[in-house]
Amino acid sequence: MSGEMVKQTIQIYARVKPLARRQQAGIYSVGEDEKSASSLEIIVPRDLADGFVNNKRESYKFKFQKIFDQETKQDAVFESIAKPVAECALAGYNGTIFAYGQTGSGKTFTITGGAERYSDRGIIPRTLSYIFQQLEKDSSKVYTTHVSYLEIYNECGYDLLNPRHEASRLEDLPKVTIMEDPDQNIHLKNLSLQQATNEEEALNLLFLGDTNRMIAETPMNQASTRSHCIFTIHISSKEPGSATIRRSKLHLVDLAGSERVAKTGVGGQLLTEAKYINLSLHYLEQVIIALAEKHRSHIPYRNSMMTSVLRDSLGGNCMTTMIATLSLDKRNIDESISTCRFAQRVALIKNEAVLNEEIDPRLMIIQLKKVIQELKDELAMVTGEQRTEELTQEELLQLNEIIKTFLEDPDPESTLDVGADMRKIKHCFNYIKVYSVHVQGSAEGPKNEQEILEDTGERELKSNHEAVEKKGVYTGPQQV
Ligand SMILES: Nc1ncnc2c1ncn2[C@@H]1O[C@H](COP(=O)(O)OP(=O)(O)OP(=O)(O)O)[C@@H](O)[C@H]1O
Repeated sequence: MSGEMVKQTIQIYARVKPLARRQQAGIYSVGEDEKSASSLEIIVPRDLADGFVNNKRESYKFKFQKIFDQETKQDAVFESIAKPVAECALAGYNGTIFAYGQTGSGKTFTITGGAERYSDRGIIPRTLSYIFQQLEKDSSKVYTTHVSYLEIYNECGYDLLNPRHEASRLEDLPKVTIMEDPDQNIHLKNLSLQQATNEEEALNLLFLGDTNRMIAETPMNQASTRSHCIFTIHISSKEPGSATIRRSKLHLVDLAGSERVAKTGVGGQLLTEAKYINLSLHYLEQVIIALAEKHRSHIPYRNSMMTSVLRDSLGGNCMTTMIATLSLDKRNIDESISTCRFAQRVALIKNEAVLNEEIDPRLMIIQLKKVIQELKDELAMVTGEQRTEELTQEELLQLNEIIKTFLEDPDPESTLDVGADMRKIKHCFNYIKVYSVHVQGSAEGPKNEQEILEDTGERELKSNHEAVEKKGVYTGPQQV
């Protein structure tokens, strides 16, 4: 698998929200072509056609990977869209799923879910649940999972998992800032990574973050999110004994509503928000346009915080999926068309996801030390070269164990093999000499082990006497 790369354009899906009461249905149809891609045809009602569309076309057709109609349930959306991305993240690839659409079109419902019914839970909780299920099944690797939750509000970043969030005013919270290293990797300062060892812990963090999100009331939508939110699952995995670590990030992104300011009829703070939202979505669009153009060398990622954070997801090392959320009632036809147009451009962007593997230097050193020791032993054996440094306590204990087993073995054919290390051979002779003197030559029988050890001159072993005792090294005459 090492060094593998997956080239893929951003996958685009559409989801149509069920009509609310008193909403008048827009006219649209969903079709499927030969290559099993779906197309969405939106018919512009005659009475609206002159209002906002300059040309005379009355029907628009857009291609998507798949279109989820009003009836589609959350589990089906998860299965088609999020599960494949979660699987890639588990394998070590970065993934991003982002929802884009006008206010009230179902972005939050799709990404996070509805609070009323358990079956309404969205992509984030389902993905967490799926990931932890898979981790439990796979005992071949050691996994570590962390989550972070970033909110971008009026171009400033906030850590939604900061425990001070609830009690403080937004202005008093430390801002999350972007830092770029010499390799142009983005690092986020003041954004906490919280370890989550199981689904419950991860869900609690999600819940904490969601309660901290900026909610404001607008005439268009009762509880509209005025910010961009990025929930990220960080996974690292390692095979036991290996120094190679795989790390991946899975971003689940709920963008702020994309509607035009004029229509929402807001002023004051909400207008400021709308300007920022529109501006950052405008910058997102600029990045998308630049990426879709061939031979463009400069991509304006740095213009906004969101595009900086999502740089890897857009034209970089990531497998990315976009969900265009559509509210296809008659009044929102124009917004729906602009969302679909945006999606068509996004579909042109190519990403190159690489398997994120790295070596942990600390583990590498431990491994290399072991190899060096083995090679030294082997070399000493081959060359017969004398080793001069003293045997370590551990080596002596091991050696005594071997000698003891040898002495106690009633089989006359048994041999004592300690390798070609003269120090060890000398120690063996010493041990056996003292042992035999005490066992056979002494009238009062063998001495206890401590005395033998003292006589063999291994005084440093005295301190280890207890450990030796536990291990059962030479315990008395009855065994001879
Ligand atoms: N597919 C759906 N099925 C049932 N209800 C839905 C669906 N999509 C959205 N809704 C409901 O519609 C309302 C608005 O949806 P939601 O808050 O997800 O929109 P949004 O795009 O996130 O809006 P904003 O940009 O203002 O945050 C919510 O009450 C939500 O529960």
